[in-house]
Amino acid sequence: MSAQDSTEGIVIAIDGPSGSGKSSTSRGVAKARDLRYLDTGAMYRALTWWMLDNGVDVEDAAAVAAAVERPVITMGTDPNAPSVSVDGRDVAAEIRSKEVTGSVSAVSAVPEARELLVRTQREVIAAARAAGAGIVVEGRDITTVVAPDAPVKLFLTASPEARAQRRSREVRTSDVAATQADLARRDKLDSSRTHSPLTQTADATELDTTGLTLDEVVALVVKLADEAGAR
Ligand SMILES: Nc1ncnc2c1ncn2[C@@H]1O[C@H](COP(=O)(O)OP(=O)(O)O)[C@@H](O)[C@H]1O
Ligand SMILES: Nc1ccn([C@H]2C[C@H](O)[C@@H](COP(=O)(O)OP(=O)(O)O)O2)c(=O)n1
Repeated sequence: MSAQDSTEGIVIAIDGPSGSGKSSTSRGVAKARDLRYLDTGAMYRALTWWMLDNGVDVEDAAAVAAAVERPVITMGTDPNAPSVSVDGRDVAAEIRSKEVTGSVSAVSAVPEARELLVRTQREVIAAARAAGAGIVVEGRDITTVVAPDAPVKLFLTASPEARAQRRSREVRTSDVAATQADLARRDKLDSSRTHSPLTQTADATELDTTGLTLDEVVALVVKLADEAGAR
């Protein structure tokens, strides 16, 4: 049996704070082992984009809850070309705006929003498995709520400084201090909300990526996936 065969149908669950490397690591692992890839943060961002675009007050939890069923969010799970659309419109660029980043923690704290998106995420995982494909799923509550029985569960971390450096490079800003403050603000909101906060559990393997290159992190996760697949 090849390594590729052993990861067939596998679910790899990855959580961690902003900038710890979840998206890039997940895509790298999915490409290396021909798995699907689901960016659940993009789903919360897409829902937030729709709320803002439709004039819903995102600080009003009842208003958000009343509207969650209205947009149709569709995710493409090819790690070579992941996509996200709302009501058929490609919103990949729009969901990375400052406005969406500033409002996404408020929307993702609303229980009705989480219930709806978790249901969709589980459907995407089930569809992958039904097709005999494995999938890497990343976010804040994948190891704890969405796929707690996944055979590979990881919690990625990196120092606040490293995370801010990475994110600043990505969005091409020289104001690393402001980026670090924004990450800290979001970490706090995402870890302190009542419904499914970002939490590190003992059964998820912690991987501190601070001193590691992306290729090194991907290789480590691929190794864990191959080991789990061989069991
Ligand atoms: N191990 C690493 N070393 C250096 N840069 C990294 C590493 N992992 C990710 N990055 C870079 O850091 C930025 C944030 O990574 P990303 O995967 O989007 O994190 P997250 O999904 O956890 O927010 C990206 O520009 C990515 O290329
Ligand atoms: N499973 C998830 C994924 C993301 N979220 C929320 C919390 C995050 O601040 C936002 C955006 O997630 P995303 O992964 O795009 O965030 P990054 O900017 O990449 O760190 O969504 C969540 O509550 N649960």
